Amino acid sequence: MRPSPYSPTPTGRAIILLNMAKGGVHGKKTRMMNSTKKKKTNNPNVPGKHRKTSKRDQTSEGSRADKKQPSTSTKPTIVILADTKKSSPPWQVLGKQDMMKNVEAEIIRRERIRMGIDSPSAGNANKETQKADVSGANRLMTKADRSMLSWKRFNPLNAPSDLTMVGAYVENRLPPSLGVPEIAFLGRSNVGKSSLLNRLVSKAGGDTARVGKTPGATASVNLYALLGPKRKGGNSGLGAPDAKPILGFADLPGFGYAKLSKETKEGIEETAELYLGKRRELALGILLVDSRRVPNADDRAVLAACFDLGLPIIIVATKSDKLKANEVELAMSTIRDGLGLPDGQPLRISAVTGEGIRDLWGIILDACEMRVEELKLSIEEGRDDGGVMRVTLNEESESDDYYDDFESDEDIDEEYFEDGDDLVYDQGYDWVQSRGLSDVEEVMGDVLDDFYDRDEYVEDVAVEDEKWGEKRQQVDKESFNLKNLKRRFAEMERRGEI
Ligand SMILES: Nc1nc2c(ncn2[C@@H]2O[C@H](COP(=O)(O)OP(=O)(O)OP(=O)(O)O)[C@@H](O)[C@H]2O)c(=O)[nH]1
Ligand SMILES: [Mg+2]
Repeated sequence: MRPSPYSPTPTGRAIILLNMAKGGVHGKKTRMMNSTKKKKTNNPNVPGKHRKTSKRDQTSEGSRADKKQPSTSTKPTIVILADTKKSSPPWQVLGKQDMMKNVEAEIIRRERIRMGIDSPSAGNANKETQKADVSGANRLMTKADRSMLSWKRFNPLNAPSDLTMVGAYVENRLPPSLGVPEIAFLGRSNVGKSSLLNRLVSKAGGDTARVGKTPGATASVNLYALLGPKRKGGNSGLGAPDAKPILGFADLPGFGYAKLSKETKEGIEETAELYLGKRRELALGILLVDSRRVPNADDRAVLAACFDLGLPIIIVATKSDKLKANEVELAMSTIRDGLGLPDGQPLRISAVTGEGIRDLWGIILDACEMRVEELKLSIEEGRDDGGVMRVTLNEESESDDYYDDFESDEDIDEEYFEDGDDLVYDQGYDWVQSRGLSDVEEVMGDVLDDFYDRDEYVEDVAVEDEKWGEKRQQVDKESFNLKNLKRRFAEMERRGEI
């Protein structure tokens, strides 16, 4: 049975890595940010941990080397440096292997000089004394990557000074790079994307994202730069003359809103797809769902698309202030069941009361650190993918790597999504596709279709509130039936009957 993006994942870790090698459309690795507390770990490869050798390690390494090899004219002292010298520019990163190779080459070179084989000016002509070639890795680094590598976690309460809009994009082109990690807001129209962005940066001055009473307020990919502390003499080139960007926010247009013209929608979709699939700086997608509504096929399709793109994602339930205390548990379990989320999710937030904002900031900053760490690793390993395992959905691959895990060509045809296939949506991004239902859900497709179809769009808030009570009762009953069916299915599977 193939794993699904919707299968429950273990909880208790800050970041869950789901290997989608067999489950995703392209068989790429995907990951999911969990809203539960982070476990402390000493593993330096874990996101958030810097791989730099600590100061203590550096001095003990150094002094050990000194003791072993006292400085005499014949025995050179070679002090093993840390992975990255503190004073060196951030782009001069040297992987451990390369570093060891350089140390060995230097030992051999000095030995050859001592024995009179080479002269000190001979350089590294001899194969044995050739140092690791890291020029390729350095050459590949763009200015934006170099800037990303020096990104530092900040305190969202006092570090940001201003929010400034960089631009609005609809023409199938990427916004200019800010050289800092970026966060994208995704979700249906009117779910509260722009409001959440404004709340997250409410302490900063400057621009605000446009909040609409009617859906469709945001119709372009709007990139905002959060600027750091103002400093004399600095120049970000982004309006505020004395502050540098510390984070980027992309407010994406809401999906599920049909009243835009076909051309506008197509333009938006193209830009959104390009942004999510290709943006090197993108660290995290925040998928917003309304606390009071049952997730629908569009929500699931966007979630599946993010999984397939390999984008780390956190799901937040918005407008939690509109829930009565006794409605909270049911509302959260409805979203959890509707999207197949693990326990502890979604994260409840409110742009009005500020609930969940602090937790969300923690998750955002963790994701940014992870992104920077991935980039650093990819450069150290000489890869030019920037650590992004991301693909655009309509991009054909030259190699067959994606399909290694599929058994036959038939399977490939079935799994591979072609743009313009029958999975085109009238509403929402047409590049998303609703594959990825778990096996349980596939078997019970009819039941679920019926279950989710009741989620009609309610524009009038008063009517919405009135219907809320009724809908809760209905959902309650149906999710009970659904759980029973799921249990029965699991039992049948255990007994080997299916
Ligand atoms: N009570 C309450 N209302 C909210 C909250 N967040 C957003 N709203 C309201 O929901 C409506 C839509 O908010 P927006 O932030 O414009 O939603 P959006 O997702 O950006 O919408 P599009 O740009 O159309 O995709 C506005 O009337 C907001 O005032 C919240 O946390 N609580
Ligand atoms: Mg908006």
